[in-house]
Amino acid sequence: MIEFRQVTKRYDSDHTALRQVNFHLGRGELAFLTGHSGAGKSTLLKLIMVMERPTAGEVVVGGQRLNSLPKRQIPYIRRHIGVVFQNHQLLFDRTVFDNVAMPLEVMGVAPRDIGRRVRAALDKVGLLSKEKMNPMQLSGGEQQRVGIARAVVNKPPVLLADEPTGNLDPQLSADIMQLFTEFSQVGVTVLIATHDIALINKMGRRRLTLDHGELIAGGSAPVGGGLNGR
Ligand SMILES: Nc1ncnc2c1ncn2[C@@H]1O[C@H](COP(=O)(O)OP(=O)(O)OP(=O)(O)O)[C@@H](O)[C@H]1O
Repeated sequence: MIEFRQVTKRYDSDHTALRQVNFHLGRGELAFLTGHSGAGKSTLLKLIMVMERPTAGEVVVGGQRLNSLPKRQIPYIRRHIGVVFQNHQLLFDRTVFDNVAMPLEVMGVAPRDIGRRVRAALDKVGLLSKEKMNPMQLSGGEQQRVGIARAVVNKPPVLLADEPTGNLDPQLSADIMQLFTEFSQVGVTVLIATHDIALINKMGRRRLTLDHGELIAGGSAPVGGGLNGR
């Protein structure tokens, strides 16, 4: 579902953010992306979202080679990728319902379908009763769940999360991880960037480790199809 083939990203001539990164995440796989600050985690996620383009190598998402993707196709690819951020980026001048509905409105989904799908997503994250509230009235953990509902409301096959449990206590983090696990069980490919080693160890899932832009664990061999760290 997500494949990196010898991917290198250079922001400028003397700084390489990612160096010859190779990995493949299958349908329904849940993996963590970890590494020190500046190791290249956000850069890797941005390449999947086509917010950045590789300097060399190839990124393939859902069988689509992103390198050759024309600019006008980028919004269509993004619809297949749900994104959860640490600060959840909710709009505080809109209700919970309206925040979750946003991706569907952008896609031009019919209003009666929007209601059904938003409520299904809110039900999934346990917030159906709070649809009319303003996100400001919710706890941090609840706000994060609204962000997750918004990320999955259009049922994307890929879910990316950047430090999704950064501000949450261990119990709330475990609840969020449970949600991600459930999404992966229904076939969503989930990649979670985090510094939270305790959480990663507890989950016992595949772990992609970046070190100064190199994938030092959890990736695939560059040639011949051999695998390590899986
Ligand atoms: N737009 C940019 N222009 C120039 N350099 C950049 C840009 N974005 C990232 N970098 C550099 O690329 C390297 C990797 O950054 P990246 O943000 O991917 O790391 P990260 O692992 O996500 O770090 P953190 O955990 O602190 O968020 C860093 O040295 C960073 O300074």
